[in-house]
Amino acid sequence: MSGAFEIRGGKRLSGEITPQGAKNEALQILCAVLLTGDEVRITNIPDIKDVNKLIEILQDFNVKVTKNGKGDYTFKADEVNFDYIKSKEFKKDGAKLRGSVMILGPMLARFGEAYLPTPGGDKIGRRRLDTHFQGFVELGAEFSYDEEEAFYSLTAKELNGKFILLEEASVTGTANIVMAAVLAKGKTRIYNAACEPYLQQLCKMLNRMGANITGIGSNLLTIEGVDKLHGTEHTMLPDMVEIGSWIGLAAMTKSEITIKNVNWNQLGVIPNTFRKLGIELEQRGDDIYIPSQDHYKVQKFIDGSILTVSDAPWPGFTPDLLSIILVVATQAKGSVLIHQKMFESRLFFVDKLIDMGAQIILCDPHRATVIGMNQETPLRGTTMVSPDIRAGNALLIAALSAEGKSVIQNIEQIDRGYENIDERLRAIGADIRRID
Ligand SMILES: CC(=O)N[C@H]1[C@@H](OP(=O)(O)OP(=O)(O)OC[C@H]2O[C@@H](n3ccc(=O)[nH]c3=O)[C@H](O)[C@@H]2O)O[C@H](CO)[C@@H](O)[C@@H]1O
Ligand SMILES: C=C(OP(=O)(O)O)C(=O)O
Repeated sequence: MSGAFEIRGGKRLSGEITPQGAKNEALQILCAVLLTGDEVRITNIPDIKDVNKLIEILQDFNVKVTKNGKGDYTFKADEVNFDYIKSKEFKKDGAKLRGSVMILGPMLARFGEAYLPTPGGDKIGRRRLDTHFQGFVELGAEFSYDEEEAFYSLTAKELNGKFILLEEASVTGTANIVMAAVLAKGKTRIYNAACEPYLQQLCKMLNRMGANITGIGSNLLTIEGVDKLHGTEHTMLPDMVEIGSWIGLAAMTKSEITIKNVNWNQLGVIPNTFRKLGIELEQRGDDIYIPSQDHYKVQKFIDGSILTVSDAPWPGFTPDLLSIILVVATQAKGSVLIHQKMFESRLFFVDKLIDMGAQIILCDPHRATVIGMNQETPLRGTTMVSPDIRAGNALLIAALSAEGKSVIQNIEQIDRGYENIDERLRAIGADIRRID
C-alpha cells in the first residue's frame, strides 16, 4: 500500500478551486489518437496516475508524444509498433487501468487486430466487457478469450456497419464501438448508446477528425464510415466528478467555496441533486458559488416519502458521485436512501463512516440509509484505507469535516483520479499532508 494523507479536520475552508480536466474523458480521447497518423493536440489533460499510465502505453506503441506545456500534449501515431500489443509488457501495463480497454476499438479499426489483458480500474463489483465484444462481433470481428492468460483477442478482415442494439449503455463500451465504427464500411447505428459528456466530447472530436457521427448526446448514434481520419485539436471538459466532490466538500465543512469554470451546461442533474440535500449553490457566470452553510435540510419527495438518490446512465446521476452524496448526507438534516444500482461493491466503505460516528444502515450491497446528524455531532477522525477512487475522496471529505486527526492509507487510489489534491486543498485552507 502506498502513501497516506494525514488530515486535521473541522476547519472551515474558503476560496476558489478549479476543477482538473475530466479523467474519464481523457482516457477515451487518448485512445482515439490511435485512429490517425496525423498530429492530434490535446489540452487540459489531467496530471493523474491513470492518464499518465495511458500516455506511457501510447509511447510504448511508438506513438510520438510531445509535451507542449502543462496538460498540453501532441500525439502522432504514424508509425505504430503493433507488435507491442502482444508483448508481455502490454499484458502487464494494459492490466493496470480500466481506460486501456478503449485501445481495442481504434486498433481493430486501423489494423484489423486487437488484443487486451483483463483491464484494471476500481474493484467495485463485476465489470463485464460483454457489451464491447458483442459490438465488435456485430461489426464483423472474430473474438476469442484465453481464460488462462485472461487475454482477449479480436481480428477482422473488414468491419461493416450495421444496426447494433447494446445490451446495456456501457460508457467505455460505447466509446470502443464508436471508434471501431468510424472506420467501418457503411452505416452503423448504435442504439442504447451511453451519452455521458465524455462520449459527446469523443464524438465531437472524431467528427473534427473527419468522421461522420450524428445523434451525439442521444442514445441513438448514427455513424457513416469513412476511409481515413486526420489530425485535430481537442480540449478536455472540466471533471464533473471533481466538481460534485467540491460541492460536497463545501457543505460538509460549512465552507464558502467558488468552483471555477465548471461548464455548467454539461453538469446535467448534478447541481440539483446536491440541492435536494438542502445545499445552496449558485451559478455565477460559469462558476459555482457555495455559501457557508451551518445546516442543510434534505428535501422529501412530493408525496412526503424519504429522498432516494440513485445512479443511472446519463442523463441520470453518475454512479461516480454517489459516495460523495452519501458522505454529505451524514451531516444533513433528514434521512436519505442511497441506491447504487450499477455496482455491487461500492458501498462497503460506509463501515469507515460508521466508525467515525455516522448514522448509516447498510441495507444490502446496493442500498444504504443515511440518517443525517444536522451538523450537531461532528464525525470523529480515525485511520482508514481508501478502497477505491471515489470512496477514497469521500473519506477524505469526511476526514476534513471530522473532529481531530485522520489518516487515510492507500492514497494511490485517490491519486489515480485527482490531480495534486493535497496541494489544491491546502490552497483553500485544508490541513492535509502526505506521509509515508
Ligand atoms: C474509465 C471510465 O470511463 N470509467 C467509468 C465507466 O466505466 P465502464 O465503462 O467500465 O462502466 P459501464 O458503463 O460499462 O458499466 C458500469 C456498470 O454498470 C452496469 N450497467 C451499465 C449500464 C447500464 O445501463 N446498466 C448497468 O447496470 C454494468 O453492468 C457495470 O457493472 O462508466 C461507469 C458508469 O458510469 C463509471 O462508474 C466509471 O467511472
Ligand atoms: C470507477 C472509476 O474509474 P475506473 O473506471 O477507471 O475504475 C471512476 O472513475 O469512478
